[in-house]
Amino acid sequence: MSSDALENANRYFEQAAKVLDLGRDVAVQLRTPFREVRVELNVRMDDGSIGTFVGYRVQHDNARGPFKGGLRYHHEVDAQEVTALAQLMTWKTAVAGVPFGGGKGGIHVDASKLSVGEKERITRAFVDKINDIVGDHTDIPAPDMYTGPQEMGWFLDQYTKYHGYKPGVVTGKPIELGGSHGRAAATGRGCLYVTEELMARLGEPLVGKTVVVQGFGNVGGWAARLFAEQGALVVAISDISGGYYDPKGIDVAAALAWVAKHRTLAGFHAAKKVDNDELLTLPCDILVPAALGGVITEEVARGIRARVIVEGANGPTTPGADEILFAKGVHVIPDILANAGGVTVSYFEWVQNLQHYYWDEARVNEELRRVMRAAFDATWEQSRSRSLPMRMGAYVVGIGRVYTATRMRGL
Ligand SMILES: NC(=O)C1=CN([C@@H]2O[C@H](COP(=O)(O)OP(=O)(O)OC[C@H]3O[C@@H](n4cnc5c(N)ncnc54)[C@H](OP(=O)(O)O)[C@@H]3O)[C@@H](O)[C@H]2O)C=CC1
Ligand SMILES: O=C(O)CCC(=O)C(=O)O
Repeated sequence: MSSDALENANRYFEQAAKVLDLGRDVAVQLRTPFREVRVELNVRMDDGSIGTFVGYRVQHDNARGPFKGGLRYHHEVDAQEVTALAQLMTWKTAVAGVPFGGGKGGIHVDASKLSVGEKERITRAFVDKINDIVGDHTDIPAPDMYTGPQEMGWFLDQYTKYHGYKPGVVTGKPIELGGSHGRAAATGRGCLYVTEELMARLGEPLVGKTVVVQGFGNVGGWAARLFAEQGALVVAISDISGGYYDPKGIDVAAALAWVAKHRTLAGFHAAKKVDNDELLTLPCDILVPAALGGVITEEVARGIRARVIVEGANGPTTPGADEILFAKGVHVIPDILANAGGVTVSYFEWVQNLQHYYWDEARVNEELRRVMRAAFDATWEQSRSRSLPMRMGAYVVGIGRVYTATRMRGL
């Protein structure tokens, strides 16, 4: 995603601003981030040297509630990427109808090269630098690529040293520290729920549909598992080590067990090994990109054979590719709708933290389905009534809600 991420996000925004007939001044106001923070992190590495890293937190918009969005540890993280991802969060929380704005953070680092201790020290150093601008009613981080419950646990612990115990300052925590049941699966589960909604509109069953998933981490791993549990046939999966393809179906449970033991899919047996670009153009009914942004380029889009794309990742499709896919009749469930299950259950976690009253997983999943269905309905209705791709339908819903909140606040 990195270099073109902001350009792509702004292009989608401008397209939607035109549909909504927003004035230039309003469009600039809505698009401009509230605050962009860049911090230097100096950390003692295991070999005794000093590691210097750069961290970012961009707070895009808070008209509808506190800034909300994940933290990514990746070597492509830069100011533009984090700003683009923060903007996507603003529209996403609005499409989901959860009372948050949008923000995102990240650290420019290759997480695969860090020991657990180094990761912990980097996380704590980051909290040292940004604790004054986050808080349970101001800005609430969460996991994104290469962060998870453990990083959120360290984040909470370090934050507590400055501001006392406020578990709602961060979501995606371990259950033992006030995390929510169902948060780990939530983004993948949300992908499943919106796909079920689309299939119902198309009058087709999900059972027996072939599915290709790119990325086998939190989102991709759970998506593959949940689609398989519903009777779809997962024919290919992938991670940084490449793609694993079997037209007769991948044993997803075995793949998850493999990754739990070996960390990546490298060495996992499948009928055919493909690379991550080939994977995207494999014959299938449903493609779920669930890794990095910018992977579906115009060239890839021309070769795509899936009929449905469910954007588990943020920003996987470039605007040029999006046009090609629309012209080909591919149904793209856009990121700000498809992967909104994560922030939705983060909202449930925050509510539980503020109330000190905890829900069971059945309640979480039931409420998640309700939110995803409503978000899908609103998107579908906009896209049908205005003859727009679903992405623009979702943008119209999200930006429209943020615009209304902004106006009602009085400027
Ligand atoms: N976590 C969440 O709740 C949410 C995440 N998202 C988005 O979903 C996407 C994935 O996030 P998440 O699952 O949390 O991240 P994880 O870190 O849990 O997993 C990332 C996965 O992507 C793989 N990957 C990394 N680079 C590549 C590549 N170049 N080609 C193929 N696979 C690759 C990783 O492989 P390996 O492990 O081998 O390095 C890993 O399997 C991101 O775009 C994120 O922004 C969106 C909404 C919520
Ligand atoms: O759970 C959250 O608050 C945000 C997750 C996230 O970063 C995302 O939806 O992209």
